[in-house]
Amino acid sequence: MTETNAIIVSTRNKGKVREFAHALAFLGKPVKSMYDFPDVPEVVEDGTTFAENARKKAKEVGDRLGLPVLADDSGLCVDRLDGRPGVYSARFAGEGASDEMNNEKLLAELAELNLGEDTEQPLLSPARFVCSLAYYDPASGSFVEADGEVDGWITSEPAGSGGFGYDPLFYLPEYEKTMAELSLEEKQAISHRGRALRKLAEMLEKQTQQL
Ligand SMILES: O=P(O)(O)OP(=O)(O)OP(=O)(O)OC[C@H]1O[C@@H](n2cnc3c(O)ncnc32)[C@H](O)[C@@H]1O
Ligand SMILES: [Mg+2]
Repeated sequence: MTETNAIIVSTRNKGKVREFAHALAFLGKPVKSMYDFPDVPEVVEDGTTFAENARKKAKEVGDRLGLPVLADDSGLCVDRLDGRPGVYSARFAGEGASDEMNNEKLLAELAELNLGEDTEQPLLSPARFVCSLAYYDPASGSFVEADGEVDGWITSEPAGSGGFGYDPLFYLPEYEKTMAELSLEEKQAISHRGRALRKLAEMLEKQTQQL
């Protein structure tokens, strides 16, 4: 199978790779990530918005490979932290931080705000996951972009082992579960990434393009 037949995702996040591979399996094309192109340098994510970072991740990799590339920039915006960590979600606890370190930091910051308040309440703040996708074709230099969001609450009681990142702390009242307790299918149906991906596929279809 040639590389041009693959869907190339400009990411080094294995959780994202798993979700894209699952969501795009129906296209019958392999999904490749930056683990398949180890010589491609990491993109510096210095944009101030998710959309800006997604475009940058798609363009730098697309230009380097000379192939169309899909990129995802996403994160968690927490109301009681004025929208933080936002575009800094991956490095909330510092450069190279693990998911566990970021989750710990999130709970620590919210616990600080709650000092003196009713600590029995496990739901600490409304929050949303946001995802910006950018699909870039170096042949035309054009972008197709789509966004998705999902609302929930940060819970002080982590649960579940699915998903990645902040999923164990992201509680969905209508399911009475965290995002990490959902199956891949269930997460895809409601998640920021699933929503953005369905919008992107629709936009590409309208332009008689395909991922
Ligand atoms: O940049 P790439 O290589 O794609 O991988 P990354 O992990 O650095 O990805 P981002 O820069 O987009 O940072 C997004 C962070 O936001 C969090 N995040 C994004 N989507 C999430 C999801 O579906 N569930 C849980 N956490 C998520 C998670 O901590 C990610 O590391
Ligand atoms: Mg990143």
